[in-house]
Amino acid sequence: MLVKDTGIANEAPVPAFRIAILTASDKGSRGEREDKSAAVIREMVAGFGEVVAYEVVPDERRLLAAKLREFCDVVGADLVLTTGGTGFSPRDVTPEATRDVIEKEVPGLPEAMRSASLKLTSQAMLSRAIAGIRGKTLIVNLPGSPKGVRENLAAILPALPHGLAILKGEAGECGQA
Ligand SMILES: Nc1ncnc2c1ncn2[C@@H]1O[C@H](COP(=O)(O)OP(=O)(O)OP(=O)(O)O)[C@@H](O)[C@H]1O
Ligand SMILES: Nc1nc2c(c(=O)[nH]1)N[C@H]1C(S)=C(S)[C@@H](COP(=O)(O)O)O[C@H]1N2
Repeated sequence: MLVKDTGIANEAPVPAFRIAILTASDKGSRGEREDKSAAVIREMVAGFGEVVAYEVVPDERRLLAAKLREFCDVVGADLVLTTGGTGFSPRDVTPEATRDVIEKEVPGLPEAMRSASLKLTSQAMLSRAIAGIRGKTLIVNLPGSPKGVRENLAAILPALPHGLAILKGEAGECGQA
């Protein structure tokens, strides 16, 4: 695990980044389906951070935006990963809720996810996922299915620690971290 060196002998290492997971799912929020996608996220981020907040919310734009603000401003997450609600269904509003709260868009992350995913499935072009920055928090939309989560997150994971470190003011220029 990537950890911060506290510099104090015998002190337990602290995980590098605080990560929040927000699952957008009508079925999940009603308890009609187990949220397997959050479990995939937990497994994949275990190497560079700890999950400090997790919630399953119905596909409602205002609820999702409110929860994203809470995870950024109150919880103080370094990274918020959403899953679900990025497709064409009338109830899919996760990108819109994300756009409601971000201050800067980060197009390279969804570009990388769709580029990598298109090599696996042509349906990748149906994802409307976006990513952006609110304060010191990076928000990234992932698809809903566990398979989609795994494939998309794998595409951006190598770049995340450096990006998050810059956001936290803990990294030098690109190439130096
Ligand atoms: N959080 C999740 N956990 C497990 N499987 C999921 C999850 N989200 C989506 N899936 C799987 O991916 C398929 C397509 O996802 P989609 O977002 O269209 O789900 P949905 O069931 O139509 O909607 P909702 O999750 O909002 O109720 C689902 O039918 C399900 O098999
Ligand atoms: N890598 C990858 N990307 C993927 C998928 C997938 O299985 N693998 N599913 C696609 C599908 S079928 C849809 S509809 C969109 C949006 O998914 P969502 O509505 O569950 O968020 O993500 C797409 N991106």
